[in-house]
Amino acid sequence: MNESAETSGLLQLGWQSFRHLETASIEPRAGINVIHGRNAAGKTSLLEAIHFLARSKSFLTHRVSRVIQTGASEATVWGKVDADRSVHRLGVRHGNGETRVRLNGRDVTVLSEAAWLIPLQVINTEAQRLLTDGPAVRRAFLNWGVFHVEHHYRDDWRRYQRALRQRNAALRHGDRRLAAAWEPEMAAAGEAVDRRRRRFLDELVPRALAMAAAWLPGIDLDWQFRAGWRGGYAFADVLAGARERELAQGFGLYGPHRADIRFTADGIDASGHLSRGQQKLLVAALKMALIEYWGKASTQCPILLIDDLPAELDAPHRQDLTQRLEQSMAQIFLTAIDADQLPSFHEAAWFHVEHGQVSQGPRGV
Ligand SMILES: Nc1ncnc2c1ncn2[C@@H]1O[C@H](COP(=O)(O)OP(=O)(O)OP(=O)(O)O)[C@@H](O)[C@H]1O
Repeated sequence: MNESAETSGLLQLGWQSFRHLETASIEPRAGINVIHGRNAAGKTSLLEAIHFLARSKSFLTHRVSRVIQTGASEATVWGKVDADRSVHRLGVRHGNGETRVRLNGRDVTVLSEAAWLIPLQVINTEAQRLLTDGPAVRRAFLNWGVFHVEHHYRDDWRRYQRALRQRNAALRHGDRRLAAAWEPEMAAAGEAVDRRRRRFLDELVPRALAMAAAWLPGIDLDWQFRAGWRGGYAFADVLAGARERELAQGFGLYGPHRADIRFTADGIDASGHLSRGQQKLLVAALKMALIEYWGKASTQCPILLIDDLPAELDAPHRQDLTQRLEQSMAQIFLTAIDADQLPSFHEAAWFHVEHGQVSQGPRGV
């Protein structure tokens, strides 16, 4: 249980016209919350509602409008969040192609202000895509990871992206003087982003790989970070050196926006070498290590959403993960079709979902 966490995460969660969930609110506990019910009952929708509150997005679809209940014009999720030693009221609404976020009674225009409150990760059937998809997925994981522990990361990243956009526009127009003029800013912000990313990864990845090694015995796991430009060179020199080629291409080829993390198993790319189940375990280890790191390094309570835990792991791995979840400082929401498929938790809140109706009760009810 979550004794060492200073904050307990979501104290209350409510929704209206969200997927096929009936309008209601629940009071989750710190620690473990189990959501169980039959196929299509609404379990994943409830996890999605938490994700929507934290990030104003779905983890299932790019088309946010799909969260709006059929026949309704807008979907709303609201919550009370214990973070930074106080309780915050957060609300997110989507309708008419627009997402509006309110925090403590005022509109929030910079999304990251609200996203800051809830460090959140998801483990679901798509989890292995962190390894098998393109670098953008790993960069997003990296950006969220650093964002919650390095307070100035957001500003460095924004500065970098602005300089990148301006320099790219100059490259597109063939304006070499303007492109060069943006390089000192792009290099300074890019180097700062890179330093913070490396510091974060050096903390996180060894812990994650140690956890994964226990689940994948006999496999030699390793990783490499690719900054987005050639190792051992100052970014400013790389930009200056690449300028003529980039003018011909019409856009920049190097920088933290091209970064990637490569994971290997026995020296081969993990996405090609590990089974799907093994990939999921590696990703689960990365995400578990991340929420544990967040729990120690940030003043917010991390939240972990796990969709259909029994389907994802065999019994010994499930048991082991369960123990880790119980020791974790995070608030955890996990779904299962049958509560009996889950290992016993010492303390957990149980929510039953049936035809979109959510009710709290003892285990298995
Ligand atoms: N926008 C919407 N409006 C109304 N109903 C919806 C909407 N989106 C999805 N649904 C319905 O919600 C149900 C799916 O809910 P959900 O995915 O949360 O179920 P689940 O309990 O996680 O199921 P499973 O265990 O099968 O994964 C489906 O019946 C689907 O038709």
